Amino acid sequence: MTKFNELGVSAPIMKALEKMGFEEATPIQAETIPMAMEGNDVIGQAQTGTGKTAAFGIPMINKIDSKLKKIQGLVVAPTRELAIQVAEELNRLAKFTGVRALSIYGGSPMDRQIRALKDGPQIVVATPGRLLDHMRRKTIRIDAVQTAVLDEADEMLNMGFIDDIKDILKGIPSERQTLLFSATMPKEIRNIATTLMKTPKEVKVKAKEMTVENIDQFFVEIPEKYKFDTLNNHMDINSPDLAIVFSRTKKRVDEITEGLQARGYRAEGIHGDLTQGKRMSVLNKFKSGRVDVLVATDVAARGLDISGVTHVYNFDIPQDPESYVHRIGRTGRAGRTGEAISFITPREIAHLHLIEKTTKSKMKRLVPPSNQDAQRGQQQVTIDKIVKTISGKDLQPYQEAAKELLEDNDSITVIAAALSMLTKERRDTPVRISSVAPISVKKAHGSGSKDNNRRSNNKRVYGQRSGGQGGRNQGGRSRKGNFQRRNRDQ
Ligand SMILES: Nc1ncnc2c1ncn2[C@@H]1O[C@H](COP(=O)(O)OP(=O)(O)OP(=O)(O)O)[C@@H](O)[C@H]1O
Ligand SMILES: [Mg+2]
Repeated sequence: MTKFNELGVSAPIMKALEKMGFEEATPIQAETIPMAMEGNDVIGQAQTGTGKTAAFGIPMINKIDSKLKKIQGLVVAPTRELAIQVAEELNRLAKFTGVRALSIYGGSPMDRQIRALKDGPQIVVATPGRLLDHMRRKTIRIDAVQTAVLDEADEMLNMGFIDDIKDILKGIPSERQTLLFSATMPKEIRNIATTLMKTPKEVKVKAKEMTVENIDQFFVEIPEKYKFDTLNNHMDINSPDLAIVFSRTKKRVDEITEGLQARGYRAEGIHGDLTQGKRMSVLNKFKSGRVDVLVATDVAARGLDISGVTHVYNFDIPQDPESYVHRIGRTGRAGRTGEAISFITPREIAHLHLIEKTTKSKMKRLVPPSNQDAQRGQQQVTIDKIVKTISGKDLQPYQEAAKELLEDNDSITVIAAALSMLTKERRDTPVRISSVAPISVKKAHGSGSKDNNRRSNNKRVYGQRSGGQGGRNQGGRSRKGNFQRRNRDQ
């Protein structure tokens, strides 16, 4: 166990860490903070929810001259919500240092950002598109940047973002320090990464699995048309505090959201077609518990740190194993436990095995819960509440009324009536979700030696057939294709 003061962290940052309740450094922090403080370029890979933000944030803030009102640290992140969150965490860490972080991202007014940039923040956390916009308009100066960070580095160096990242890095002095962090780092991307860095030190926190062990992973084999009811039933039985349901397309996110609302859940959707204002308000409602179920595309898969997420559902299994790792990593963060449940159609079983192989973890098979199980599950929620009330509350004021009630009715009937009143009524409003083609895995041909086999795994071909609802035929996509242009703003 490493204490932060053993890592050479400055006193004002130590004070902030204390205030944040960080007692010990996590393994990735213990390993990378000293390395980065020595000035090295670092590639840091560690599981989701293990504190990578502070792992790059602390050395970056530590190095900044707070008196100089110039941008000295630049963090690039793939989504707007993540940029905001990272800036918030950096501001917490920098609270007593005089250093300020500002987030700039698309979908929010340029002029306001320009004014905020003129205030002289020393750190900017940005999404690539908006940052380039500011660079082209010369409304941002990044020529004093000493530390550049790519959070979710493998995503940022993916074909969807790589050109933007190269353009951004060209605007920063070459003597910069570059830090790359992610929970996943496929070899192809790592190779690209090293070309942008100066003899980077690579840290990969030793873990048997790519996923966190305190996330219980399950799968349900289920035909497409039963997915929605299965989701309902599972949620009724397990009554998640907060759940995230990931789906493959924006359309399905909307449909699942509407379906859940029709069935009486407090659900909201988030994806790239919504206005930034709506995205923010949905996320804030979810964070504050005014919404219990967040239905999302992969736009919410990476980096978001929302405490209290107990369940992640993959309503649709993701295309690539890395995405699986990030999605399920929205639960089980900072040592907490969580459950991940993936719905796999019978034709996607091979894909499930590919994910298991890549992540080196196993998903346990779950039998799809029946409506009856769900009903019983809902009743159990009420029973649990009653039992808790029996032990925790002064019931004296109710006893007289209870006695009277029992004079005219037998006890079982009275309790059954109370249960029925207190139990969330199951609605069976019909819900139809438009279909989507299964993800299939085709093995690449021609492999000889074991080594070849291993390499050919990286070249597996993913074919995605057109969806039932006149969906676009995306054709076969190579494994490399998975690292290619994915929807930048899903
Ligand atoms: N040393 C620490 N002690 C206690 N809590 C910590 C520590 N470091 C970070 N945390 C908290 O752990 C949570 C997860 O941290 P963070 O979001 O940085 O994880 P991450 O590794 O970046 O995950 P992801 O791969 O999903 O982006 C945050 O709430 C953060 O404040
Ligand atoms: Mg992170």
